[in-house]
Amino acid sequence: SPSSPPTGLLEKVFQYIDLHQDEFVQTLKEWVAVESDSVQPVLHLRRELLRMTGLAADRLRNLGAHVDLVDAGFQQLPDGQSLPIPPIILAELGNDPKKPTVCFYGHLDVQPARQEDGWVTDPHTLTEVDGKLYGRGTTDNKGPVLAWINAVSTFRALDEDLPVNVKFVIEGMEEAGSLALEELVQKEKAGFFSSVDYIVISDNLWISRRTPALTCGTRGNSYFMVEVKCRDQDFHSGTFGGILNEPMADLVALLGSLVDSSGRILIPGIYDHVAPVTEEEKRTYEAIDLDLEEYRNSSQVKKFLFHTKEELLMHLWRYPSLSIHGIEGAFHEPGAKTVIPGRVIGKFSIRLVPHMNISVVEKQVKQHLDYIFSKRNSSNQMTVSMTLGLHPWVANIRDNQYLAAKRAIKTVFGTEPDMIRDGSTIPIAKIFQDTIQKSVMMLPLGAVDDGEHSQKEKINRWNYIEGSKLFAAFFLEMAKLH
Ligand SMILES: NCCCC(=O)N[C@@H](Cc1c[nH]cn1)C(=O)O
Ligand SMILES: [Zn+2]
Ligand SMILES: [Zn+2]
Repeated sequence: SPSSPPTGLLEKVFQYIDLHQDEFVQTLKEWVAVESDSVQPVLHLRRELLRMTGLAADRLRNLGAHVDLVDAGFQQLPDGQSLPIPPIILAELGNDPKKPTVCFYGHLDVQPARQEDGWVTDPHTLTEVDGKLYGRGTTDNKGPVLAWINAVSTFRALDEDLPVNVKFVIEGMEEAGSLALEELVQKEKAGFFSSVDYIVISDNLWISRRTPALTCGTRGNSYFMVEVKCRDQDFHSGTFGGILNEPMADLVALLGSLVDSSGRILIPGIYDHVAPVTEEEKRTYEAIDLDLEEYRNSSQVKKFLFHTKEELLMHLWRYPSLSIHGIEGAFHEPGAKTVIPGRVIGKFSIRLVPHMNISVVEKQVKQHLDYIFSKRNSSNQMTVSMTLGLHPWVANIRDNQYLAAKRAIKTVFGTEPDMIRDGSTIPIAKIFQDTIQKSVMMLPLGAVDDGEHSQKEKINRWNYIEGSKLFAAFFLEMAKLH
């Protein structure tokens, strides 16, 4: 059905956002200029992260928010050193018991970026080309955090009552595993979070360049390390080659036994608990705006494993997948060194989907690797450990906030959203859902080609500005439904 044009307050809000869009872009430019990289553990970058946290806190205070900077302690590094973790921002604006309280989660830290990695522009100087705002953090996640702030500041600037009570949880260590955040959520369950009715996360992307999306689930992940050890020291292959079981040969056989060339995981029992596909679910994939050829071309992949949109999306979102990530201890530099590594660690992970069970998966993986290894009769020692177990997340799309977001999307973009899932994991979504036990929604703003974590990361000016309107419209829809 066609969307009706905004009226009254909403029209005023949209006009204000359009008129002030250059100021909003300027603030994003100031934020992108801060190299708030949490991944590289060095003191000067931690100082940048602290500066970034200060900028965001000041911005929230200027809106009239009550801001708490919660001390998050120190990160212990493997070399014995420690680095400060930036404080986590807990902020709130309004506490009217007649209004719903919506809590926004976002992060201020970014992935590392150096111009020589293949950026055309300086990654820390926001540069606009053809309506694309290039710069590290523009889409992940400074742009979306600011879009939420822009929406709030618009009501403030127009001297209009905020339709909802707003809370913010903004951290600076997401790209490094959200150190200290889960502990804080547990600690504040009965405090800061006790009045929260809804949680919104905008830290993923649409599946399309033009059609907005609402995300209703993500995969989880189980991460494994398989170590094969002969001794702690490397060998010379001229001196030892031919007379011992080489750890790399064992490891390559182990890793080679995990998945076949059609992408099927070869671990016995691994698909046993995967939820069956229903007819209703199948229809949801048909409706999604995805041009397979365009997707394939823009990904620079010659051929995907699946050739229909439905099959491709299902294998990205609702089936498990196994990826091999790397080998620690292997010779990987250029040149031809004749080494036999004495000890190697293979790293792989399995993306988990409903209703897979993390400890069952762990057992199946260990049993399978034990079996493959035992068949080799190797004298080496194999040790398998699961270092990370993250559950998949499924939204309740019948919650009021999903309805409100759908209506707001229709008003701003004139279209129904793609109801998507995400193949990666945003661990905090499940943690919020389990701990706070309130509705969690993922409402992405960025387009599929934004290149998060990659060179030439960008957010389109259109997505950033319409995204700011979307949040404002969402506040009003939430108030109507309450
Ligand atoms: N679009 C958001 C992606 C966020 C992200 O990259 N999350 C990581 C989290 C993770 C999972 N296993 C280890 N870390 C991801 O790889 O999905
Ligand atoms: Zn992110
Ligand atoms: Zn990220």
